[in-house]
Amino acid sequence: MTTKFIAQSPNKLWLAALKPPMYSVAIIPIWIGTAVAYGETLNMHWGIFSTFLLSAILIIAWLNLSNDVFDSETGIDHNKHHSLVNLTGNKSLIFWLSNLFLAAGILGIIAIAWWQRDWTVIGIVLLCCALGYSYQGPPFRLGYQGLGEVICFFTFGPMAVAAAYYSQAQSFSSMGLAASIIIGISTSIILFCSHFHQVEDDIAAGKRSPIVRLGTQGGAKLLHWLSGSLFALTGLLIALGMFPVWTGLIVLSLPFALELVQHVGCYHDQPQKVSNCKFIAVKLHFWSGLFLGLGFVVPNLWY
Ligand SMILES: C/C(=C\COP(=O)(O)OP(=O)(O)O)CCC[C@H](C)CCC[C@H](C)CCCC(C)C
Ligand SMILES: O=C(O)C1=CC(=O)c2ccccc2C1=O
Repeated sequence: MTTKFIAQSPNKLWLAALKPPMYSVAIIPIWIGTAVAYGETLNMHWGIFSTFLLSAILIIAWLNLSNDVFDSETGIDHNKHHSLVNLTGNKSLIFWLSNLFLAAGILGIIAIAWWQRDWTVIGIVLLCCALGYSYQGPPFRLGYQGLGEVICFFTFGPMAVAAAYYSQAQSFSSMGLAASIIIGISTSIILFCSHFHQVEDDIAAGKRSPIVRLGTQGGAKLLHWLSGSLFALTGLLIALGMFPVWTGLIVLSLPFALELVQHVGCYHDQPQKVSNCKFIAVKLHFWSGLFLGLGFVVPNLWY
């Protein structure tokens, strides 16, 4: 079960509800798209970068607030004390606050489109938001079919990175696409890990998450391959000459990958102990993304 076995202080519940570390999923794809664009063009538009970052953070705030709203309607969050709807007891406040964040985020992206006189970036971001809605909102609720990780891969990987790259360079790039595959996988790992401790609640609510489908043991095995693929793919792309050698810096995030697979390997069937694995996955995503991006920037710093 989600948290019903843990008595937590109100401050801790609010922190768990707001999930500050999760906002790195907004930062990393924008950082990677911008870093690859800088590596290829040696140009950097700081105004566009910071506007995109802020907008992405606002969009993730919408995603998380509206997730609590929609989950309150299916009963899946009944035991989740750190749901913002359960904490405030005011679903419509959270719903309208989430819409406000979405509108502000979209406004920032419209500003980028306006500066560029080009609507490509807003088109991609709107499609990401529509897919994000389809994960959790009625009548789709595709997350209940176990499709969340696939949606997560495409939206936070190829789509978000391409939008960030395009916002800087007004073109697309095969190196950006290759990097976005790594970011898509590392972001999907976070969502995948968020399901280990929720099997009982998910089954009760009819949610066929990947962990419900594979079992916790099967999920722990797949996690080895997914985590390993971040390093194997980067190594392969360096060997093929598609990535600068400096992207090998990603290896510095290997300790987080080891911590994650060992932790989940030991505790995959103990909800209380495995529940924090999502945040180990966030550390892996953040540091692997940061180091990968540095690999595109560092070789060009002296020009
Ligand atoms: C809200 C998400 C997961 C929470 O899932 P769950 O309900 O199982 O968790 P709780 O137990 O905490 O209730 C994330 C879902 C992600 C979704 C599949 C894709 C979203 C796409 C974004 C809108 C893309 C944003 C791109 C931006 C960086 C430009
Ligand atoms: O609350 C969560 O579990 C998640 C929130 C979130 O915004 C996100 C974004 C991308 C991948 C995974 C997740 C979550 O797991």
